[in-house]
Amino acid sequence: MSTSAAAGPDELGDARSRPFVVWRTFLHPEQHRIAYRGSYSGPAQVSGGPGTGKTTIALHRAAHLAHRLAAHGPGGTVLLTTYARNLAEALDRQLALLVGDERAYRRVEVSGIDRLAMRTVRSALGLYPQTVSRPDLERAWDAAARRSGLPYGGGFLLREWEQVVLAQDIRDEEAYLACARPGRGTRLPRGRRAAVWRVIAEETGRLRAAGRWTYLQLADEAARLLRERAAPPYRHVVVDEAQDLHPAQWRLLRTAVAPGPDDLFLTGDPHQRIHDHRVSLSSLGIEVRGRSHRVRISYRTTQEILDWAVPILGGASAAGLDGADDDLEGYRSPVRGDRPAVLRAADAATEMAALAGQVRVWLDSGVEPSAIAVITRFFGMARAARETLTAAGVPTAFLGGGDERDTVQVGLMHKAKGLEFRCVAVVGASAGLVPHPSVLTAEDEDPVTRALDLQRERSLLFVACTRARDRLYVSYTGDPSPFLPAVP
Ligand SMILES: Nc1ncnc2c1ncn2[C@@H]1O[C@H](COP(=O)(O)OP(=O)(O)OP(=O)(O)O)[C@@H](O)[C@H]1O
Repeated sequence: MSTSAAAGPDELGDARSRPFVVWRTFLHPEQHRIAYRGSYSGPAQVSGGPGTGKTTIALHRAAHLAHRLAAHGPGGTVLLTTYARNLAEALDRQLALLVGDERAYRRVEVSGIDRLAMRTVRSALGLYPQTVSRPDLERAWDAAARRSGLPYGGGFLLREWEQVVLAQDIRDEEAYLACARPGRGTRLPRGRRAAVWRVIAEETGRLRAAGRWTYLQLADEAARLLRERAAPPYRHVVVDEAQDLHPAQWRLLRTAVAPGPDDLFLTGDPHQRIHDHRVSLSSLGIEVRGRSHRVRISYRTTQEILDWAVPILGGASAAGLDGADDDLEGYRSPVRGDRPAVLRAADAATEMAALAGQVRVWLDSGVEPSAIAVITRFFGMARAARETLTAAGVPTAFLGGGDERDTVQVGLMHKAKGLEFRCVAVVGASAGLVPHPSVLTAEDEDPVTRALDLQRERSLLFVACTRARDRLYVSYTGDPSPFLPAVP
């Protein structure tokens, strides 16, 4: 592996003009210091805004640890993991480019966290666990809520199970009656709690009887199984997009590696949290204090895009994994470019026609199709965008579907996480769509959860807009999303 440092803006400009994959081998001196430090005395963390090179650092750290293991003999594996399968696949591709030495490359196992949980349970129990789809799960909890006669919807009860019971590894009613419920805004008096516990126990019993699992249950079970093993399976664990893991997944990772020097290396950005998980790492036996680094320079996006996109977050600080507030202070880019273009279309058809026109302009200016993404909040609009582009003669594929060759990538904000493109169009950024009422908890059901829902929707739009390297185009019909900043 050869790495070099891109020190200042001039060299950065040079690095940015190289093909995407080559960027991975350029490290800023600060990134180099973090990734290639001889040893950390325990878990270490890197946080920073979009494009600040966290994934790059995680890849280099994994490569460094793998080379070290390979040099010292046959034993030991590095786990490189993240929360989504498509991101794990991208990490693996990039790692293969970074680690030239086959012996070292084979020392790294790259796996999405769900696959790790599934594999651990499968190999320990000798059975192939059947998972339940999210829509089926939601339907089951809606039905359970109706049967219970309680004044709570299925969504509330499902979250109570995932965010309180599974998060805190609560196994019985007594523990549930006594627990704190951080992040939940509806008080549950003792009698109500007992009734809620009964619904949770019934629903989880029903899943068990049907032989079905959720991925969070699998992570929970995998952690329990690994705890019983004599030796943890990995020597080092490197985690990218750490802000989106659930406490059960952290318990799994904690038990997957023995506590000690260089056990866990985490990279993440609390402002890009798009799942509902609240985590206090120190309460899970992962103490990063004294080993936390903040990276501030965006190597992806222009200053103009950052200036426009950061206000989408609404100015609130986000809770970091180390418990400290994170406010993106000092987050900046050395690269200048065009301001984002924001278009108000008269109606949906006009919005789609304008999108096709914009994509055509980018293609005609020489941007390769796979470096263009069209990002939407909901599937229906992604499908409409694909239909429009196809009719205009533009080849497309669904974002995250694995087909990237010569196609414009069209898909959901959730799938855009961790990716980057030269040109990004965010369509459907309209009031009533971003945020959509259906994804928000009712104020009278749980105001705290509603506030978290709103922040998550802001983060999603922020993530989508910060996928752009050079050009960002945002469109809406009617009124703009209340999260959209004014164009200066
Ligand atoms: N020192 C550097 N010089 C030039 N380019 C760099 C440097 N470090 C990272 N990059 C490039 O910047 C882009 C963003 O890096 P990366 O994906 O690692 O950021 P990130 O912090 O993980 O972003 P996000 O949080 O949005 O997923 C990538 O194209 C990467 O190759």
